[in-house]
Order: sequence, then C-alpha cells, then structure tokens
Amino acid sequence: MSQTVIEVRNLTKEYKDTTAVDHVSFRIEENKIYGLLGRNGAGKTTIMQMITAQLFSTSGEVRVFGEHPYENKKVIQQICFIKEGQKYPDLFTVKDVMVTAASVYPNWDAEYAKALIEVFRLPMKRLIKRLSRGMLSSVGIIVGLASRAPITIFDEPYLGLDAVARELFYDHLIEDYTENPRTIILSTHLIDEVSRLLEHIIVIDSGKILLDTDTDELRGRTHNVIGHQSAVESFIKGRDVIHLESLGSTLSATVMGRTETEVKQAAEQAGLETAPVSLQQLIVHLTKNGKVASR
Ligand SMILES: Nc1ncnc2c1ncn2[C@@H]1O[C@H](COP(=O)(O)OP(=O)(O)OP(=O)(O)O)[C@@H](O)[C@H]1O
Repeated sequence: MSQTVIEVRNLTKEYKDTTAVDHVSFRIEENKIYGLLGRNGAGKTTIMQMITAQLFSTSGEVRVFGEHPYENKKVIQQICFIKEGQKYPDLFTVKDVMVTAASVYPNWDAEYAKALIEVFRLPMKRLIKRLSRGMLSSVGIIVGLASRAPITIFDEPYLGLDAVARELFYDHLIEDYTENPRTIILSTHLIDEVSRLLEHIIVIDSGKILLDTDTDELRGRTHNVIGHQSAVESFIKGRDVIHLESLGSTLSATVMGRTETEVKQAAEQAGLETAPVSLQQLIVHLTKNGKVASR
C-alpha cells in the first residue's frame, strides 16, 4: 500500500463572514499526481496554505510526513509551493531566483533548471519585475520542477502562459515525474488540459469535499447514457444522475455508478448508447449542482 504523505482531518478555516474550508478530511499518497479542483472561491488555496504552514487552521489537523508542518523546517524543506502571482524582491533577476531556490530545496537539480530555462526561453539576467506575465509564470514552473521536492504543489501556476508553454509544462512534468517520482498536487481550472496527468482528484465545493477518487475509477463509473427519452428516464430511476440534456425526443443523462462498468453494462443491456464523460464536463456538472453526496 502507498504511503500517506499528507493527512488532513476535519480541517476548517473560518473567517469573520465565511467558512472557507469546512471539516475537510483526505489523504495524499506518495508518488501520485493529484488534482485539487473546484470553482472560484471553493477553498483550494486556503487548504494548500494550511498544508504548507502559511496559514493557521481554525480547527482540525494537518500532518505532513506524519508531523505538524508549522515551524517545522524538516517538513517545510520537503515542500515546494508554486502559486500564481508569486512575489520576488525588486532587484532579483531570473538567475537570483534560481540561486535562491538552489539553497532552499535539498533536491534542487541545477542542470535541469538550466535546461528548462532554455526550453521556456527565459533571459537569465533580466529583472523579474521586467518579465512578462507568462515569463513570470515560467519562472515558477521551473522552480517547481527543478526543486524535485517530495511534495510539489502548483496552484494555478500558469497565469498568462500561452498554449505552447502550457503543453511544454505538462510534457516536462510527466517526463520528470516518471524519472523522479514524487507527490504532485495541481490546482487548476484548465481541467481538460491536465486530465491525462491526474491520477487522483479531490473536488472541493463551498469548502467541502464533493469527490475524492482515482481518476480512472471515476472514468469507469461515469457515462453519458443516450437514447429515447422514455427509455433513458426509466433507466435512470434510482440512479445517481449528475446532468440531463434533451434534444427533441433524445435524452442524454450523465450517470455515476457505484462500481466500475456497472452503468455501461446496464445501459448497453437496456439497448441504450453510452459515451465517455470528460473530466471537465463531469466537474462542471457536479459543482454546478453543488450536490454533496457520499460518492
Ligand atoms: N483572508 C481572508 N479573509 C476573508 N475571506 C477569505 C480570506 N481568504 C480567503 N477567503 C475566502 O475563502 C473562500 C475560499 O477562498 P480560496 O482562495 O481558498 O478559494 P479557491 O478555491 O482557491 O479559489 P480560486 O479558484 O478563485 O483561486 C473564498 O470565499 C474567499 O473569499
């Protein structure tokens, strides 16, 4: 069985007028790529800030490598947290960021960082404050990848990055992860783009967990079932229906089964068509409904 590297129990963060994170519990296992997904304001960044000891929880527990992360250098050194809009000192150049990162992360690979700087075409001597928005995001991505931190977290790392640079990021992430397995948590709204990378997803909605599942298992459990309205309506009775769409007399229902293949097999036996559901569609439907269920 895989080792747990992060354990969160009943984690809650309350602000004066809002509960940003509401009794959330989950485990993150070693050497897997996770997606932490959800709509704006769902609570993703707040959770990541508590995991990385940048924010105190109101209640509940966080353990990283079995220990409290707060003021725990041994634990903090093992985590690289890349977030949108990272601030750097005014006079820092790209090179200064790389030199600083090398001194912070014990597994830093300077050669790899150099190669990535060429891939992303970053000018080493330019002041960070003179970089374009996309270039600034590339700096974070390079630090995240070259840190080789046992837990690497990317929170919406691509503000301003063009499609080519995002593809480069995904390709390098998967290639380097294969050669140097570690735990990666990606938080993003570009779900279709990263869906091939994610092994496990945790979906947050209004501070609560909506879904915590292996991606392949989810794909196996969830299908669009398509057919004549009356046939689909009778098929979905008593089933977990996430979304319905009708076109004339045809009805398409997005259905989540309890076990893999259950929905697909039953639908086919009933003479109905099935089609796969993209991860993005699924998450949009789930979070639009805001339906918290024991999935
Ligand atoms: N310092 C704060 N004071 C009050 N409310 C806050 C504070 N920080 C965050 N919140 C609120 O907590 C909720 C969760 O915010 P959070 O930034 O964690 O969401 P998110 O899922 O990361 O969103 P996004 O995808 O837009 O980045 C939001 O309602 C936000 O307004």
